[in-house]
Amino acid sequence: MRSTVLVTGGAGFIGSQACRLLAEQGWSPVAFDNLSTGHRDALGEIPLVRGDVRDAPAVAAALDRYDASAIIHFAAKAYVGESVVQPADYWDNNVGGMIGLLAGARAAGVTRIVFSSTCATYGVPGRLPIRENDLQRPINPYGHTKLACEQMLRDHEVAYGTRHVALRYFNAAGADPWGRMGERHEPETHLIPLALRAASGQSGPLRIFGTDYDTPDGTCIRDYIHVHDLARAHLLALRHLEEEGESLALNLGSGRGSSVRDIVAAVETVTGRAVPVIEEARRPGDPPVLTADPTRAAESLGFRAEMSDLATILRHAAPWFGHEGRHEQAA
Ligand SMILES: NC(=O)c1ccc[n+]([C@@H]2O[C@H](COP(=O)([O-])OP(=O)(O)OC[C@H]3O[C@@H](n4cnc5c(N)ncnc54)[C@H](O)[C@@H]3O)[C@@H](O)[C@H]2O)c1
Ligand SMILES: O=c1ccn([C@@H]2O[C@H](COP(=O)(O)OP(=O)(O)O[C@H]3O[C@H](CO)[C@@H](O)[C@H](O)[C@H]3O)[C@@H](O)[C@H]2O)c(=O)[nH]1
Repeated sequence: MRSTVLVTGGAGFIGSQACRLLAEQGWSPVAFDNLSTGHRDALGEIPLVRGDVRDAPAVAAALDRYDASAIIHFAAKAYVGESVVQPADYWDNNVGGMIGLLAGARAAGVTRIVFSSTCATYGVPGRLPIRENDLQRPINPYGHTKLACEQMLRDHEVAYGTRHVALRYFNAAGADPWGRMGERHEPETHLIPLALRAASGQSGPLRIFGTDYDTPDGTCIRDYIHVHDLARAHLLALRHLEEEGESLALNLGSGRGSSVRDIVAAVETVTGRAVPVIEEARRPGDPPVLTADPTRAAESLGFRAEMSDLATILRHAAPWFGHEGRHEQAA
């Protein structure tokens, strides 16, 4: 029988990619989403329960109704910059959301949870690339809320036996390799979509936030990972929990760093168009460099990023922002 998985935030950028892959690989995904930033049409035929994860009885009712055996918890507010100016919303939605989710899961007797954590929990890393045991000391409210959620999961394991995999993604990017869905955040604040929009003339110049970081070209460095690679990792994490594997915290990254200027150059190469830029002050809450050591995810889940080179990420994302692109043939 196909196992049913409740996917909170399933209508979002990463969640919808995971839902499609789950369905293709023999699971029965059910999205649970309040559509605050997600899109119903990103899910195709996959069922959606419209609800809020802060509402524990609604979570429990959805788990019971669909007889779900596990949860993937994507639902959250996820903008680093916004979290600095609206921290109350982040604590309410992300930590309040985890409280509601865990209470709903307990009521329904579901003890397997895959959680979207983030490299933002590490703050300014003491060494690079970042390993999972390195100190987690966030420098923005978004990172604080995600770290609190990780701790809640650990406490629930001790008391209630809730097993979990906390996946600390680095920067999600790209689009569905077969052209079925792309990144549609509104407002869009992420670097790659904004660089692609600037290149197509859909928006003004790209603003580069900070050119005086202690990095080779003065701009921030991030580790970009393709959304389809992320989706694959979730399926491996689910299988690990279904096979009674122990709770884990894992980095999900490519292991390679790209600066803001590297992204600009790569967008120009892939699209054949110039990216107009303006240099601005640093954005509060941004660490200078975040790159993953992906070894533990490889060892414990057999996960390796396969589509996370910049050329593939940009080739898949470009058509969603007014460029010609090239999708993979037939899913
Ligand atoms: N995008 C990245 O680079 C990145 C990196 C690390 C971690 N993450 C995490 O991955 C997850 C998904 O990110 P994304 O980029 O797909 O974001 P997204 O905004 O596209 O998706 C989030 C989804 O959650 C839903 N949602 C939000 N609050 C909700 C609530 N209270 N109840 C029910 N649904 C709710 C939204 O409607 C949306 O569909 C988030 O938890 C985010 O923190 C993202
Ligand atoms: O117009 C822009 C937008 C971004 N940046 C820079 O580009 C880098 C990447 O920024 P962005 O694409 O906004 O991603 P992050 O702020 O790194 O946050 C993403 O990646 C985090 C992990 O690093 C996740 O936890 C978050 O949810 C996700 O939004 C940062 O140095 C930004 O300062 C610019 O210079 N100009």
